[in-house]
Amino acid sequence: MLRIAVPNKGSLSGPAAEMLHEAGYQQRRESKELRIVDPVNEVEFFYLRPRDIAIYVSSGRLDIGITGRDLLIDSGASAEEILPLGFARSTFRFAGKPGTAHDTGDLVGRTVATSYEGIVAKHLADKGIDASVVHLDGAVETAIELGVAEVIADVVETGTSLRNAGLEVFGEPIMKSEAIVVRRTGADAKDPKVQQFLRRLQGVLVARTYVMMDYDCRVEQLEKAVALTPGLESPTVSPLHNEGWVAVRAMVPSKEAQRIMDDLYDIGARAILTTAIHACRL
Ligand SMILES: Nc1ncnc2c1ncn2[C@@H]1O[C@H](COP(=O)(O)OP(=O)(O)OP(=O)(O)O)[C@@H](O)[C@H]1O
Ligand SMILES: O=P(O)(O)OC[C@H]1O[C@H](OP(=O)(O)OP(=O)(O)O)[C@H](O)[C@@H]1O
Ligand SMILES: [Mg+2]
Repeated sequence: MLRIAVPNKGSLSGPAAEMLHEAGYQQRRESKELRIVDPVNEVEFFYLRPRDIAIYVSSGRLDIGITGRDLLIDSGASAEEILPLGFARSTFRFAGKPGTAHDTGDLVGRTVATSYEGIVAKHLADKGIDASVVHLDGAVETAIELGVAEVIADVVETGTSLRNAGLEVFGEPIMKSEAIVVRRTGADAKDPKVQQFLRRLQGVLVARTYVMMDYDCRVEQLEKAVALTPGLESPTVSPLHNEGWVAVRAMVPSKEAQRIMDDLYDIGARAILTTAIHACRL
């Protein structure tokens, strides 16, 4: 049975459960449940603090886990990213009161408050900057107002939390993060159960980012049409009863679907339809 760590709280928890549900796995019914077995899919899910997940996985007691890239790096655990999942996207940045600092070099001799001490200490060491780091559990934006630090390093998504605290980012982003699947460094990359799990999640990612497009076009326009909708491998082209016409079917990125439909219409394609993809195996 595959043993998988899933975030039990915070920004990662809801979207992770939703993705697993879309991939056909049973999920817990109550937020207090600590583990569940999905006997049909032969998987056991452990609901753990997102920050602890890389540590459990690196111990080898759990096969894989879903966590944030920033949390993996911060933990220093011996685990590696095997699949990015596209949700809980954020950047990790330094911020302070306007005018406090302009780039990382200005941090020398300063105090930085953060919940991600591992990331910050490593970043400062890599840059050869001597600054102190104060660890706080959360709500670090308030640390400056209350005099605990002059600078913070924190997760930024919309920037609303920083604005509300009257703070501004400075310097280059320290890192970009999103939810990821991790496994123990050096674990068997070919484990068929892990591969099947990853294929299911990839299927969800594709279903979320692609739509199926169908249209009819004249044979003379086929090459132009196919250039607009090359599909993943190559589009399916079938003859129509009306001579001189073909039906084409191809997957297209959802974000580009409307533009592609306009372009197809302009070259004479008709009956252009898009439909959602619910699941797929590439
Ligand atoms: N506002 C946000 N938008 C996107 N991702 C976020 C946001 N806040 C945190 N994250 C991501 O969530 C993960 C942090 O998990 P954590 O459980 O600490 O989430 P949280 O939302 O801060 O929850 P809590 O503060 O309740 O513990 C990190 O990967 C981080 O990049
Ligand atoms: O740029 P924004 O869209 O405002 O999002 C970023 C904020 O979200 C998270 O805080 P959370 O609400 O999890 O509180 P925490 O600081 O206690 O973790 C993070 O720590 C930032 O404070
Ligand atoms: Mg938080």
